[in-house]
Amino acid sequence: MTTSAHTPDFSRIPRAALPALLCAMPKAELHIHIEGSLEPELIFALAQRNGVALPYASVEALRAAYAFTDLQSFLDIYYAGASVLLHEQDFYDMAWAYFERAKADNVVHAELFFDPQTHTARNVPMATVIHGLARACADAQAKLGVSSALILCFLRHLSEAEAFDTLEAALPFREHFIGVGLDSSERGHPPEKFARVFAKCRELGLKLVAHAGEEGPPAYIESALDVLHVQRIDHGVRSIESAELMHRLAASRMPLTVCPLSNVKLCVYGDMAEHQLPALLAAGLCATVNSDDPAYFGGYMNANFLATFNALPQLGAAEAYTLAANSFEASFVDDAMKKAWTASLDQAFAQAITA
Ligand SMILES: Nc1ncnc2[nH]cnc12
Ligand SMILES: [Zn+2]
Repeated sequence: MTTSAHTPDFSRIPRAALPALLCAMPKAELHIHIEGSLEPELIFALAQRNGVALPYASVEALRAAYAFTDLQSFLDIYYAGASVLLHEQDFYDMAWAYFERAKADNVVHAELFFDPQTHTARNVPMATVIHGLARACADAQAKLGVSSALILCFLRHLSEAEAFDTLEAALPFREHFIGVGLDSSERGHPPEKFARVFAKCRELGLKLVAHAGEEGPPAYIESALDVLHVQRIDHGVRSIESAELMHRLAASRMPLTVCPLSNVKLCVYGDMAEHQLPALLAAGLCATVNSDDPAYFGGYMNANFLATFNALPQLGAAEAYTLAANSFEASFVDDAMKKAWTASLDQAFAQAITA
């Protein structure tokens, strides 16, 4: 946790005050697929604007299809939803809608994943994708005071050669993204498959993250660390199955970007009450809370915090503070920024105590 000069007296915050504090506290979001923020209403509006036919008759029919049994059953619908994105303004509108919701949830900083291969496969130019997203990021800072950064994700169900092609196509826009990630179907696509492209990205000075241990085994988390040399693990909840790995993650303060509502929607856990977030925190891991694909999984940042704390009585004010502080610690911003946000977190907790 980022250390603060004045750690609040958590015992003075009653449980009844927790929901308001969870919503009001400043926080960073580090695991959001921007294509996963496309609400059904915007999917239909963009489909109409762009003359794209959808295999669903209405917003309600589309939403009714959001009954997932695992990651793949979600990804099939997620890629279909992204098919309405054609023009720079579409990418802008999608990201701007996310930033407005992030602002409402007191997200002060967001690191956004995007999946360029989902778009370049439909002949949408890389420039269209990145310019639309980057313009929304600039406006989020200027108009909402929300800072952000972009992380380009390689789709792991595709080949490493295709990841290399994607990197090459993106490098002319290098100033617009800070790092690379690895997402899509995890099982059967271990981190080793992308060892060389991640090594190249490391040489280029890009930040490195990867989804690991969402559905895949703890060994995938170890490979993400040892083979890809990632600086954060996305999800990582299956680390709980290996005491040795838990020790390693805690000792190194390797961040995990945990996504509680996603885990329940994709049946990683049968119920939120079974979520292992309290155990991860109790073991000293740098766990954070994130929304993953909020339009598909039932909510944005504050919905994730509220659902998690509501279902898990082990989580109280101290854990709320730790999760927000962890989100700043785990972000790819400079130490001065982390310090400023942690000070504003202290202030939110001090207000909760005097209220
Ligand atoms: N939860 C998730 N896991 C892997 N790839 C994804 N792409 C979008 N959401 C994802
Ligand atoms: Zn994800």
